[in-house]
Amino acid sequence: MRTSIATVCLSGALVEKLHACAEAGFDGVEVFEPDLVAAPQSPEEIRALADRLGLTLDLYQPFRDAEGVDEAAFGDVLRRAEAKLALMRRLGTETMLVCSNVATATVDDDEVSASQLRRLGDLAAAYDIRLAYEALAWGRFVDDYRRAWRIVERADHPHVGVCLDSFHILSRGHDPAEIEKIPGDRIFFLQLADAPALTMDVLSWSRHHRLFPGEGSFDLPTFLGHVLRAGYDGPLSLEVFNDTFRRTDPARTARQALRSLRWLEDRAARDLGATTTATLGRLPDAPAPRGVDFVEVRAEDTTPVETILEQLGFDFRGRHRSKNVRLWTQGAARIVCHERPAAGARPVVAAVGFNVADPEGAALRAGRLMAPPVHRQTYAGDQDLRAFAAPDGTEVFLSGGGAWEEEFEHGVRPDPDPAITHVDHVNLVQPWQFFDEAVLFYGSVLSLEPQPALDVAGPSGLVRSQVMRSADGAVRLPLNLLPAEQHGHAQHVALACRDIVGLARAARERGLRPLRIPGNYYDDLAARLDVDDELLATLRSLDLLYDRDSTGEYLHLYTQTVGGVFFEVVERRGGYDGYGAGDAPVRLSSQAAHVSSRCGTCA
Ligand SMILES: O=C(O)c1ccc(O)c(O)c1
Ligand SMILES: [Mg+2]
Repeated sequence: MRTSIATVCLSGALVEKLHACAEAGFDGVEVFEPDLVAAPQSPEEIRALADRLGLTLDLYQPFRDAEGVDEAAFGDVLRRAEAKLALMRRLGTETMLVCSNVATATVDDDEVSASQLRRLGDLAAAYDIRLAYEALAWGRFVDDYRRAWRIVERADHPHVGVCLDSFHILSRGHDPAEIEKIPGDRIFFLQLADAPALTMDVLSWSRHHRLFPGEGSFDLPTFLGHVLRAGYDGPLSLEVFNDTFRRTDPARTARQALRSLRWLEDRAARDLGATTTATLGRLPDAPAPRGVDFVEVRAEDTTPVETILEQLGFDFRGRHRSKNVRLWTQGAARIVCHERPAAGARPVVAAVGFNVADPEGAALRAGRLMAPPVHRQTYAGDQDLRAFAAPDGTEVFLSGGGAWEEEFEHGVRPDPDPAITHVDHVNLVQPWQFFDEAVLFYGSVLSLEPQPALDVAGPSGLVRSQVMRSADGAVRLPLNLLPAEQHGHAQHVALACRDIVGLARAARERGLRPLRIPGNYYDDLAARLDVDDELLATLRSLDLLYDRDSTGEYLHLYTQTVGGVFFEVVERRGGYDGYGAGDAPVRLSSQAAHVSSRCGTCA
């Protein structure tokens, strides 16, 4: 279907926004009136630029406070409308959004609103323009799309239809299934926005927190399904008011926006099958990865990381035959240590490899979703793994399993009975401006499902955390939002272990110094979870953390941080499926205390 985006979604001046939308590949835009009013170009110049860029100007918006007013006020509405309709002819825009009255409405009567829309329709007809009436969630009298449709039906004018906006409908919990009762040709326009689940007044929620489809918690594939089954065949248009997108690179936001529509069209097409005649764009099929294939740590010198791996019982499996890379494994957990002179002194998680059933198909899908490819130096005979950059620059490799292991030479044989069995999760801290984009990236490119977000209290602010995971839990990526003022954050790799107590003891004997956990934590654990004395003594002596719920138990420990990386070892008992979120504040405080005690000497 045709794709469109409201100029209000992006930062910059109108001309920059148009360039960004065209470069991303949109077919059209909604002109947001304040953007035009503030532009130095004439409407004719904007129209000519859009033409040159191959963009249509699909909608002019918003026309406010138009109906439900008394006759004296309506005279002024007609005067305003006439000026805007004339302006729209200069722009070449054929649909105007009329939103339900929030400020001047005095008459709560469908017949009055319908007759005023009918008179506006007569005026619009003279300019060959259509009016799309939208119920704002905070409209004075009309705040429900079903009522907006009743009024439009009553106005019974060929130039008056409805505009459906997913935010206003889903934020209020209105059932979108009734959209199917509206004839498709009476739906003049469709605006799509996602949003996080928040409990706040709906106007602030709408003006500051909207997200692109796939980034929040609305069920947009189902919503779009209802609109398409109604027979709508106009553009799919994004209207996202968001404080972050208003201040970050518009070209980047526009690409993210189009990615969200490609994902949404594909999801809706899968749900709808043959029940719609709409021509929805499809993506190559790619099921979620079967597991984490490897994690690559990169630095000028990776020795401190390798020391910890050795203490955790990893086996050195050799050097790469042509690159300065060393492989450490334990069970199916593989850590690749890559020394590169330009990589910086601080070790970082530079790449994560995912084990996918069909690497070619997964790479095609990533390409259609405009994931930027990463080109890696390969040598004769090396596996040529496909890789793409995640929003924060982390390289995402798509591999079919560990055949590349054979490129490593002169290492020991793997332990046949390892304590650590695989990578449980990889925690990726996201700079604030890339968090929402990362949710969409991992959700669309890797087909991971976003779990409900939660806030974790750290010593220097709340950390928003959201897990992206595969249905079977084989891949879990907790994403943490890094507050704007913070830097020097670390990513971490959590390793699944069958016997964490045994491993913690053996690792200590090999010299591991885990992250120290304060005594208060264990006192609290005894009170909160009634942990028995013997287990408590063991946890305390080994700096292990502990959580329990109705399904099972979670025991975990953290290594100290080296540069931008640390490791967690986890043992899941029973059906425990979480991450010990209640322990995160203790972990964050212990890490902060550790960093400040070390840096005290360099101050
Ligand atoms: O926030 C608003 O006022 C506003 C304006 C126009 C829209 O289409 C909308 O959904 C919201
Ligand atoms: Mg809207």
